[in-house]
Amino acid sequence: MSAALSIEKLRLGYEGPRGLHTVVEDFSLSLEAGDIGCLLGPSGCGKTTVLRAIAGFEPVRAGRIRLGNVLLSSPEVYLPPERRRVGMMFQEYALFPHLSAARNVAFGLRHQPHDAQRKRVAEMLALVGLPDAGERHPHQLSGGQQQRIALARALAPEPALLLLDEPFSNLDGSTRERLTVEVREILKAAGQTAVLVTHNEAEAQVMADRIGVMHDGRLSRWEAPPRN
Ligand SMILES: Nc1ncnc2c1ncn2[C@@H]1O[C@H](COP(=O)(O)OP(=O)(O)OP(=O)(O)O)[C@@H](O)[C@H]1O
Repeated sequence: MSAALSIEKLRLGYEGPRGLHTVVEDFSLSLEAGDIGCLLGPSGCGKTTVLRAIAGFEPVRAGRIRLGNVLLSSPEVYLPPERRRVGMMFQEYALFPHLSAARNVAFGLRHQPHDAQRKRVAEMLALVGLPDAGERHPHQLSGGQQQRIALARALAPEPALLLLDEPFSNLDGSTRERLTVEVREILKAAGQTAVLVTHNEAEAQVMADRIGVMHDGRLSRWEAPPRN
């Protein structure tokens, strides 16, 4: 089940030759369960670092990250990525080329019984509008179809939170626009809490219930886009 996300006064940074280089500072936001939040900002402002910290791949130097009533990260507490119930759809997370679409979607379900896997895969393929694509391999699918299968794979294990890092950046303009609308509809149909990172303002406005603008590691606003 989806959960609410709460980030309080987060500080993140990387160890360098001259000590800690802080890249995110005093960063707070909250997102209700089922809502889509979007971090918008120029290259290098710290968007990906925030997502990596939520997923459990970066230590938290100050502040805390909570998902529902679970404390994921603070300077004292660290829940490993596999126990966070956080799903990811990152630009570089391509599908496994040697596996069919159905096997790709089933990847995160491999500890479940076969019947349950088959049922969930069919549900997910239907949810992303590709009910008959299960036997196809990635190279037999268009770029937009591949991203929809990647979304089905990310949603299949029912993450409490889904992170999307520039998921459309490899697609051409018209596919990208269409998929932005479709992905919002799919996430809403699934009731999925999600955080999207992009530097495309139009994409943020179409997708998000809350948009935050990041500059130099700080969040300057966190509010609903004009259409809401
Ligand atoms: N592994 C690392 N070690 C040291 N510094 C890093 C590391 N990863 C990122 N940084 C630095 O942290 C800052 C924020 O990077 P981050 O990737 O979070 O930005 P971003 O907003 O996601 O950028 P983009 O839109 O280009 O992906 C940058 O100055 C970057 O150089």
